[in-house]
Amino acid sequence: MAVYTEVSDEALCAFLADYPLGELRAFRGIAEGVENSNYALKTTEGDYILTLYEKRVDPTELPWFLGLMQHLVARGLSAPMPVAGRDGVALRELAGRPAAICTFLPGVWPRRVRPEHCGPLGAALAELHLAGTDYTAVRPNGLGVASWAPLLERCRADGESVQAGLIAELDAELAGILAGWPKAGTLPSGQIHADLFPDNVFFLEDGGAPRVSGLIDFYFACTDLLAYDVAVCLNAWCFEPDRSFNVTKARSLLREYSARRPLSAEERAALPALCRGAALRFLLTRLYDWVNTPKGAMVTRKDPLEYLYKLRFFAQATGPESIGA
Ligand SMILES: Nc1ncnc2c1ncn2[C@@H]1O[C@H](COP(=O)(O)OP(=O)(O)OP(=O)(O)O)[C@@H](O)[C@H]1O
Ligand SMILES: N[C@@H](CCO)C(=O)O
Repeated sequence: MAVYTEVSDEALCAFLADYPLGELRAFRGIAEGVENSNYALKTTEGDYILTLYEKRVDPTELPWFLGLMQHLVARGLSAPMPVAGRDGVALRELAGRPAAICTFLPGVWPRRVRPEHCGPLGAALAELHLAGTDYTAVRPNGLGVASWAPLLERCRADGESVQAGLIAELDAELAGILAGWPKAGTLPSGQIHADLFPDNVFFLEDGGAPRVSGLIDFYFACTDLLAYDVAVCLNAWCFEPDRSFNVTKARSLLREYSARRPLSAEERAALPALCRGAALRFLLTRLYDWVNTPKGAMVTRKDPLEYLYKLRFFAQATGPESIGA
């Protein structure tokens, strides 16, 4: 469940009075999502999403995230548009939490990823990167390569309870990743989503080929290597339930990405190393949550070991061709 902060009808109506959004018709809590409280709103003006930002989001970073979303939408990307109140301010407060209303995006995220989803996903990722080029405010990646050693330290005491030998394996992987990581300044960087998993990409599939209808959840977005975002997607979209890497999905994703933003020879060569790093990033954050989440806490834990086999796969990749690049 992801409605941590309850909002009464009266409080919501008073909050909405500061927006040019007409009268409230209906509202309901959305169960999906784990970070924030989300409500679907219907007003006489249309459909919206109300988000109350919970403790895992640093409130001082919200203007950067909302500013990025406004910027991307202004450049034609289908992303939630933060709606400003009558005073021009989008970031407000409700029930003691920072809060914002964004436009509602149509479509559903794919519960089972098919190869036909991966081309449109690659295209949307490239469009996001291109649209972000003139958003110049920098937000360093708090979960980037420099954070992985300290994160591994914080998992060291309890990580073995998840799988014997895990920490020694991750020590070796991290050493390999750091040794092969692209040197600063050698690859293009820009604004990346950094968490573009299937549950953050909506599609419309009205009988024909799936079309991306929107990208959501920009709260891990940051300034980092553009090709690292591609690596996150190869991890999240291109493995099958039997743990095999689906090179057809990877080729579709990369073909449609490159058709809009061609990967340089250096980016292509670095992709296996970036994929290995991205696998470690999601393994570590999941492992940290796994061993540190008290029973009954309102955070849904995800399986860290799903990323161990992905990590092993990318560690053994013989070159960009072996991952479809
Ligand atoms: N702009 C939007 N339009 C339509 N539906 C949305 C929108 N934003 C969020 N939702 C709905 O709310 C759900 C949860 O949103 P989101 O993934 O952003 O939650 P979160 O808790 O902030 O993040 P996380 O996925 O990291 O837990 C989505 O799966 C989707 O159903
Ligand atoms: N997408 C992340 C969680 C939310 O950011 C994961 O699957 O570990």
